[in-house]
Amino acid sequence: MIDSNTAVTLSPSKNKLVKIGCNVHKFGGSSLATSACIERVVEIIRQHCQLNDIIVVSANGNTTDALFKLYQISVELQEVTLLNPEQARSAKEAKTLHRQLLETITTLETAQALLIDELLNASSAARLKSLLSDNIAQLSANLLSDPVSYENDLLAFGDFWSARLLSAVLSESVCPSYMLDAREFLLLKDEKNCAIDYSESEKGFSQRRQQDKLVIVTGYIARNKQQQTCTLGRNGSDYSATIMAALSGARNVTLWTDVDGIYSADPRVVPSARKLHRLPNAVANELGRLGNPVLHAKTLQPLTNHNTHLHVASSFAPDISGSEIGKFGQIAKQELSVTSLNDLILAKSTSFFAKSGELAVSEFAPICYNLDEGYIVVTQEQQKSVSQWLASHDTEVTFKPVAIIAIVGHGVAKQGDMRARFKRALKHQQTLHFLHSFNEHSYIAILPELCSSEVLNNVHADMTKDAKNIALVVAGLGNIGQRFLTMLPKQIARVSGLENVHLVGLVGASKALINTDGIDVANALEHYQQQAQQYDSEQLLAWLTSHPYDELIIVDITPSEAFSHLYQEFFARGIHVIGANKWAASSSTENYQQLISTAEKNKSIWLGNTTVGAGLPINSTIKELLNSGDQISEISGIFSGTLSWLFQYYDGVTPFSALLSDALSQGITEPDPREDLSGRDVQRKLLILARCAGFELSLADIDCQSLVPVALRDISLAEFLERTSELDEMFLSRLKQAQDKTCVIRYVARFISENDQVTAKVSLEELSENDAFAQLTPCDNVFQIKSDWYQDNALIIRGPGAGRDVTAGGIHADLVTICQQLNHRHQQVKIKGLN
Ligand SMILES: NC(=O)C1=CN([C@@H]2O[C@H](COP(=O)(O)OP(=O)(O)OC[C@H]3O[C@@H](n4cnc5c(N)ncnc54)[C@H](O)[C@@H]3O)[C@@H](O)[C@H]2O)C=CC1
Ligand SMILES: N[C@@H](CC=O)C(=O)O
Repeated sequence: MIDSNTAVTLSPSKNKLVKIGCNVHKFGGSSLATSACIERVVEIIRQHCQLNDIIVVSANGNTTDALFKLYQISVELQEVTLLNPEQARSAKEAKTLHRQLLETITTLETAQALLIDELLNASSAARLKSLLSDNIAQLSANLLSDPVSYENDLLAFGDFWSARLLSAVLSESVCPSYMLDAREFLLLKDEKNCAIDYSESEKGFSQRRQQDKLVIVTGYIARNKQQQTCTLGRNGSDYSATIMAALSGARNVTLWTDVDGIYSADPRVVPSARKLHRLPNAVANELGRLGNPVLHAKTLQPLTNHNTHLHVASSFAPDISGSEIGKFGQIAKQELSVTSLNDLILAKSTSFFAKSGELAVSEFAPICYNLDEGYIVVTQEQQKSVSQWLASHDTEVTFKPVAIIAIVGHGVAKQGDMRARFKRALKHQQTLHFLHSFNEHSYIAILPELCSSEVLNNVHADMTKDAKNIALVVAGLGNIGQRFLTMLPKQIARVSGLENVHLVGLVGASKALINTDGIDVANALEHYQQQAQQYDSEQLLAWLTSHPYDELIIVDITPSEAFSHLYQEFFARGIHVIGANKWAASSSTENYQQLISTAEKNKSIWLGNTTVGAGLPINSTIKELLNSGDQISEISGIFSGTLSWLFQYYDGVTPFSALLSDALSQGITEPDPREDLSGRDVQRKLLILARCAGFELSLADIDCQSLVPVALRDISLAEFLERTSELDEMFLSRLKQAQDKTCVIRYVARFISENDQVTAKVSLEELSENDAFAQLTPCDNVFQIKSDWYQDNALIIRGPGAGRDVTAGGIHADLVTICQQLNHRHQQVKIKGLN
């Protein structure tokens, strides 16, 4: 990050901002179109760049198009003037063209001058405008003398002005900066293919680098051996950026553009396309070759033998994580996309068979070809050169206009099921051929007609099922957490909504294992034991902020209040939470409301059905009653599995303390059983249910009777477990009192709302042996709900309310619910101009 104060004042040798590795950032024309855009770019540079990074820029907005228009007008003007200077008609035409030329030049100069005035202080603006008017004079002279010879020099002005302006703005407000005209060092050895002489260019670049200043390099332009200006073709600035990365050994190149990533299809045509967060190099290359609107065929070429990662991000939404291209593991290799190209030509000739066909392939680098059937598919622009090439071979050719649609993914052409699915998806569409690409990362259908948006949408839906990659992080690897993980492999294999769920994080109290490429679910705990590292919550949040998945779910199976304090941060990042932990849902009203509103704002889903009744569907039932228009007036019952188990078994013969240690070892109790005995666990559960039922309540509103004697409350857990026999006498006497009245003892929760008055309490009650709450299977919970719909005949939910299997199972049910909801959600594509 560049700090405007320190960057300018630090001496070169002490400049802490200079790091060893550098990164390249390229800003496209749309990102630099207006002064507001340029200010955004300046902010991105301030936030994301180091002084030794390299900035590559395109021309501002449509400047290159305007320059090209100028070129066309002047060529036309020259033709009119030279061909027929005497004729009256051409004299008039020439006058009109001359006027058009001058007007276009003025418009261009005015637009540039406006940017300068809006962005720079008066003296810098005056200096730049004077340079601009020199350039305009030179440009006008060239256009009027010999436009054809000066075509590239003319087109180069756009990137040149853009780099000069940005460097002036940065020097004025962020850090020392200088512009570098790529023609000074970037040498082409083969102009036709834009092939770079890397060793000469590298020498030239390092000679021109200035220490402790940020360099702004012109994109799109280079020079040839004759020192003439060359351009790098359409989207040449992306190519410039990756060339700069290759020359400087940069670790990362970021293409800042007007879309926030690479999508599984062109999102302007396929609204359900999803962002591909990570793409292996070879797949990205193939996508670029086959018509991806963001990646272009040449862009990745310079990085072939480098370990550089390429990122695509939006300068209009810099905080949204974009797409990353590089070397990745298995999960990134599962990404699949659909692409299409129209306006192609299928050329069929005897010269395209076997050996001579191979020559044609190396000459034209066709989109696809089949040398057994003697055809190649090229762009319409290539048709003329194909004809010329065949004329020299003395063979005939037939040309047919075609389009292609392709699925692109790692090794997709090798997968029979994918090929079959693709063919099925196109069964209503006329196709000419299906063929493998030479690198097996695409499978292509050649169509005799344009590939319509309807076809693209249908194939995309059939092939990708709009599936999202969902990352799963499990926090709390104790009693329930371990059981949840044991069940996970079977669930992922069994439930179709979970097929794109990837376990990427295991978080314990002090150590965490995060692996973006996925943790093997079958051996998750072993991996955790071997590889987990010490972490703190800041590190955890940093990772969670920039994860490469469509969605991320955290399952909180900790008993930790501290961990529940992170929920606010999770929701702020759009992360979804499944909590078995009761702290957040029973926190203060203010905190709880804030959590709900942050989650809503960021479309985070928060489920916690196991916080009450373990696997029993109690929270969800109450929510459904509300959704149906019902109003709840009473919730009561036995809400503690532990206390249910203890009081059902406790007959005064076996000491109460012996039963407690049994319950603890069965994983029914809270990690500290005093949470159960104090009534706090039941108090929290009653609060959670009352909130589910739409009541604004806090813990303080619920009377709670503790069964932990004062002497045992504030001691350590270990000491408490040593001294549990001190409980025995008290419980024996409570039992005897009840038995004397032919009653039993049960810990009961009661919430009643009557005439706008709410009473809520959790306490030990003496119940008649026939009471509905008295006769339960040990560990069962019972929930009795009275409402408008269930007034005289209460709704009863009953069953095991604690334990490893039911709780872990309940968390899995929440996981399936969240994944189903997420898989039906459409991703909002961020494209400037579209939203
Ligand atoms: N036992 C049951 O039947 C039910 C339990 N629950 C809830 O499930 C949660 C877990 O219960 P158990 O597995 O029985 O407890 P446990 O004590 O066996 O396991 C909890 C694990 O969380 C870890 N942990 C503690 N603080 C952490 C933190 N800040 N970050 C990451 N890990 C942390 C502990 O080291 C431990 O491994 C509790 O919140 C409990 O209330 C909910 C429903 C039923
Ligand atoms: N300790 C709790 C576990 C479930 O929430 C209980 O006994 O109910």
